[in-house]
Amino acid sequence: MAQDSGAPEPDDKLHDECGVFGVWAPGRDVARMTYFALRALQHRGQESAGIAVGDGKTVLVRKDLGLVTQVFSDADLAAMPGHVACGHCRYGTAGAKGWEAAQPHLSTINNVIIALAHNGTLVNFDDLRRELIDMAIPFRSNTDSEVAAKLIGYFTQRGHRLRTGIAHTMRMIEGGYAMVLVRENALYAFRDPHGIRPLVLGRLGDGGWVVASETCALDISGATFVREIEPGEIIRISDDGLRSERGCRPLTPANCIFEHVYFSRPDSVKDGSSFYLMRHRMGARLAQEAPVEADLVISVPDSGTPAAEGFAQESGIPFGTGLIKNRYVARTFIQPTPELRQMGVRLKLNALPDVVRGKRLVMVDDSVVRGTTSLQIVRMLKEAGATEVHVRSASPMVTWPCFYGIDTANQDQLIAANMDLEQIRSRLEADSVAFLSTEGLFACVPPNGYCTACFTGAYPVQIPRSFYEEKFLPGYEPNNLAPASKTSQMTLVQAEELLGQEG
Ligand SMILES: O=P(O)(O)OC[C@H]1O[C@H](OP(=O)(O)OP(=O)(O)O)[C@H](O)[C@@H]1O
Ligand SMILES: NC(=O)CC[C@H](N)C(=O)O
Ligand code: SF4
Ligand SMILES: [Mg+2]
Repeated sequence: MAQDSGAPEPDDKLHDECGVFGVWAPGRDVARMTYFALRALQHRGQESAGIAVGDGKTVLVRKDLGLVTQVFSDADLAAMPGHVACGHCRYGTAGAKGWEAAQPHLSTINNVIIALAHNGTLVNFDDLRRELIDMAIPFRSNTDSEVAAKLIGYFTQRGHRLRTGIAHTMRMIEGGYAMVLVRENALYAFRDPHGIRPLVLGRLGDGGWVVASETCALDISGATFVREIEPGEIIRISDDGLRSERGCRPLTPANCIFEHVYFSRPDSVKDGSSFYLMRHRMGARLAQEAPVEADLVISVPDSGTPAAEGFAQESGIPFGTGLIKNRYVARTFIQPTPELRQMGVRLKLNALPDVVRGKRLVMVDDSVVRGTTSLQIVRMLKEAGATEVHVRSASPMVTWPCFYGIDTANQDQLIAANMDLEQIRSRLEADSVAFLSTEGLFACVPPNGYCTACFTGAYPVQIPRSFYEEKFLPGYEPNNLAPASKTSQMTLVQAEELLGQEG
């Protein structure tokens, strides 16, 4: 069993976030259903995977480092009977990377065990963790998610019902969160008041329920989409059916727009549209905003493909396969040196000289973050005989780090925060480069409230200075759109008193 190894290791990729899933289905094999759902959500996190099952008496958790298929054998799943379960696949954003940080996290409340799975990042977890430690509450990891699990335990232990403990916790924690929790006989799901991180509810044909980060996990479970969990809402599913209540006041909606650009699977659906369709539109819009004379449009597979198809369709330039992806290379390949980085991209993608030789290419990707991928691919395409390579990013310039559940790196590593367009073009060794405008991006997604902080620096949830100081370049300050909540500024004892009075 590996131990926590300290701070997150720096690498140079844009990382996914986490996937969460929950199921209430008496009479069904809930562990196996969760396993399949986590496999559908595997693109959201490949560091660790875990499943917690409630069987009416207690909660059993199994988790480990690795992919879902590496963590669970058939025998493991068979040894986890129950009627309620939650699951998690992780890419860590706060705390260490080791086994202890794998989710779901356990917390014991009197004789009740809860297990919590979290997608997102809590920006004020450090202070809360310190306070809980001062109260002799034990921690096994240094992650934000375990702080939420222990906080729920703390409030619930003080005589409240579990759902009141969750509601009080929601009023103390700040940041992005979609959380799924099981106890021995019930499933809970709740979402941050801005709805930054996604969480959907689905219904099984036989009366069961599921919740998931994305609708692709409903599809694999045979569930039909019912609705999203509302920002600030807590749902509880048990023998008494589904109950909804407000955990905290909903605030200005700020759905993460990067889900639309890159994170979510193209076959997942949000606000009535598939992410495939939205990305196709982004590519078409990019062709209008940044046209170029060329012979062939190629994509950086797989995530750049819908936008490349849209670009080709709108521009009338044929779409071709210029790059082949090795399907056995994981998304998050860690590359500690420039040489290995180059090998990493080459291991994952290779050019097809027969297709690109002698051609002027438009190379479309969903995003250019540090520029590592684009630079390697431009070189590869030119070596394979392309005469021109025009780089097109189907999202705006990423100039600000994310603090709400996605690891977009410190600002000094974001190519667009450090260079103007001409410098980027030259660094990428491209013949031209263009990014979709922010207005263009908005025109391609369903009307809703969005977080666009990584493009604009307008942060929907205030970030404490201690949390961001080292992340920004000198002279950059986040534009915090809203102050932190009153209760999150209080000590736990003060908050408990106030929340207790408010009921
Ligand atoms: O500018 P960079 O810092 O290189 O980041 C941008 C790249 O990262 C992502 O791909 P990634 O290779 O992580 O995964 P994918 O195979 O899912 O597209 C994204 O799709 C871009 O291709
Ligand atoms: N990417 C995520 O959503 C990570 C969840 C949580 N912050 C963790 O690091 O475990
Ligand atoms: S900063 Fe960007 S990646 Fe982070 S939640 Fe906002 S839109 Fe999503
Ligand atoms: Mg990519």
